[in-house]
Amino acid sequence: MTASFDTLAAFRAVLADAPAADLTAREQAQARNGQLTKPPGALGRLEDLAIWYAGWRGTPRPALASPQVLIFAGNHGVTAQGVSAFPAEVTEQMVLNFQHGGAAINQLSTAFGAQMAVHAIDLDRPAADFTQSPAMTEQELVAALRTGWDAVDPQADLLVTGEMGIGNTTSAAAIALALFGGDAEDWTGRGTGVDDAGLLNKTRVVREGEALHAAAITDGMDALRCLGGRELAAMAGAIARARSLRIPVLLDGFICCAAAACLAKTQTGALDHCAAGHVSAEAAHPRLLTALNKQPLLSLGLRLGEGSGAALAIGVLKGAIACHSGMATFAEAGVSEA
Ligand SMILES: O=C(O)c1ccc[n+]([C@@H]2O[C@H](COP(=O)([O-])O)[C@@H](O)[C@H]2O)c1
Ligand SMILES: Cc1cc2nc[nH]c2cc1C
Repeated sequence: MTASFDTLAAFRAVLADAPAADLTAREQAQARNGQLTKPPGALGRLEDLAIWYAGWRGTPRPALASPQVLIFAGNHGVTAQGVSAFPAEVTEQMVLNFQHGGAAINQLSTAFGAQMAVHAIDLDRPAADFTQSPAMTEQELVAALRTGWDAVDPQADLLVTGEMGIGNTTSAAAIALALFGGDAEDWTGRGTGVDDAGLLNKTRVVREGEALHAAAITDGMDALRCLGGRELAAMAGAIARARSLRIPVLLDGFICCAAAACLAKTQTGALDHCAAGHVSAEAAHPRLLTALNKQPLLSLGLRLGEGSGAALAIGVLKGAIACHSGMATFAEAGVSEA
């Protein structure tokens, strides 16, 4: 089931038709887990991770051999409001850095054996300043969703989605406010490092943007169109494609999770094939993970984006699957059970 889409209505239908995990494979993996040479539960969350992965891969003894890291870059008109510590040109400059292998995510992808690609999406056409108008038209949103959808390698057995976009923590905060409520202060953090005055201004921008579009937002796709950006939409499209291919996903930081939340708030269960790779140092990321009912695998104080925290979590998932699929059972090893 990898039917594509050319309208937002068709994308919503793709989400509604998404496949579930293979319950038989998951139950078999659960049974195998109970026979492995360790005290019950001694591998902690690694056990749940391996069983979750087995269910999505449809086999009780899976391998993780071909992870894919996809980085999407987009520009944001809302940077005109002075919401970032860095100038908007950095988005394009960092794309060149990714292409030349000089960014953190290049190193982490190599370290964890992942193929990596960067997709710069219409950097010369920033998403509109959402305090003035919707960030994207429906056509622009669909095009960006498709960029993400088309970027997923059907042969991959794990996906990490990451992003680069100066100003995008402001978008992510506005999306979270629109989808989960509360106050602008609850969702607005320092991003690349704005000072106290910058944080106050950014909070105002988040509040005003959400208020302007609240009446037009009925689901996650509306929030993504009104308050998001092309790289957020592409991450959402890639996560949805992975689901259609039953490829598990590791979510990255605050912006990735805001994009993913747009799927969850459009279709219940849309993130069942996703695990949270890490909790970032962006102030509202713990709250967003709680809203998504996801527990992060790592907590290392990262606030980089680029898929970096999720890429690190590939190592954890590889460890979980190596143990699950490679360990001997009590019977095989002749070890006495409790
Ligand atoms: O992943 C995160 O949680 C995260 C937290 C803070 C900043 N970032 C990165 O920093 C950029 C956005 O920060 P800002 O201040 O320009 O909104 C964007 O390129 C993100 O990849 C990412
Ligand atoms: C240098 C730099 C690198 C980044 N990578 C992801 N977001 C970023 C933001 C900045 C400013």
